[in-house]
Amino acid sequence: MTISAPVQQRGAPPAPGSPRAQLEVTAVDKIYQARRGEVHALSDVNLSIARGEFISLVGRSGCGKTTLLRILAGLLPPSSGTVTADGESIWRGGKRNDEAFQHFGLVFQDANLFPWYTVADNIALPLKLRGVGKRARRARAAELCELVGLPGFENAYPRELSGGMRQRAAIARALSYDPTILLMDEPFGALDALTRDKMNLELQSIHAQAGATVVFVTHSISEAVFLADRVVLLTPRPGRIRSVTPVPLARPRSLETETSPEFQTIVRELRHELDEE
Ligand SMILES: Nc1ncnc2c1ncn2[C@@H]1O[C@H](COP(=O)(O)OP(=O)(O)OP(=O)(O)O)[C@@H](O)[C@H]1O
Repeated sequence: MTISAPVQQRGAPPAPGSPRAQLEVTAVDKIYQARRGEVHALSDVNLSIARGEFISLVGRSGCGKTTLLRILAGLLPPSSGTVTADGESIWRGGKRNDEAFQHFGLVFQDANLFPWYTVADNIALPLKLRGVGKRARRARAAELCELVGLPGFENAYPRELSGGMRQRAAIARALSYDPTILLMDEPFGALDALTRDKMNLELQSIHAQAGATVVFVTHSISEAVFLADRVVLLTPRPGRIRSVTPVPLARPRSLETETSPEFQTIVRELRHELDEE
């Protein structure tokens, strides 16, 4: 079913072009050329994301969340429309503007660590690729291990870590070069509920300390609300923005936040909207 309802903007997002807007998505469409014909994945997506803002992206399976994130990450060109980061277009005529991606960090559901590298070497790999010396890399890896709750694991190998610890290492790696924009695609999707709660708390404090703008894809409405300043809900394919819901809950949020009536109301309304799709 294609929904063409007007976008509900329940809050004051940064105005397009305003200095508050770090990431701007304008009229983005994505059509995949598949063997069985065209797949219209995204339609007329418009979104302005403020510096330091935490955006959660939710919607039914197959609605285009990963597609949008991959376009933002420079892994996939949009069929039409523009995406700018700090005013710089990240796609130019189907070509990636590598300059604009210097400050992006990516984290996916699979931590994708190199098994033959230690945790510290995995974390510092982007720095090595940028020509940073060994001593500085070591220092930064130790600092990041501390930040993501892996102190003392610098010399461990990925096989010695739990799933949650591997994801922490992946987050540390994405933070190694101080990204201003962090794009996360269901990073905790494969973790058990308790570990996921813990990771959400930690991500919140990492976000507060690192100050990066975050776009976070998740299937979990409560996770989306817990983490976000605004929750963006996409319609089923082709994905359009159905609503943008601000989450005006005080920070830092704790697990008790989830039992508050305000939290539960937002979650209930978003679930209701999702059910209407
Ligand atoms: N490379 C591709 N070629 C053709 N169609 C694709 C391709 N990648 C994704 N699609 C289709 O585009 C639509 C959006 O996919 P996408 O992975 O972005 O959705 P999603 O919301 O992230 O899904 P999920 O929540 O299940 O991960 C789906 O219908 C999918 O089948």
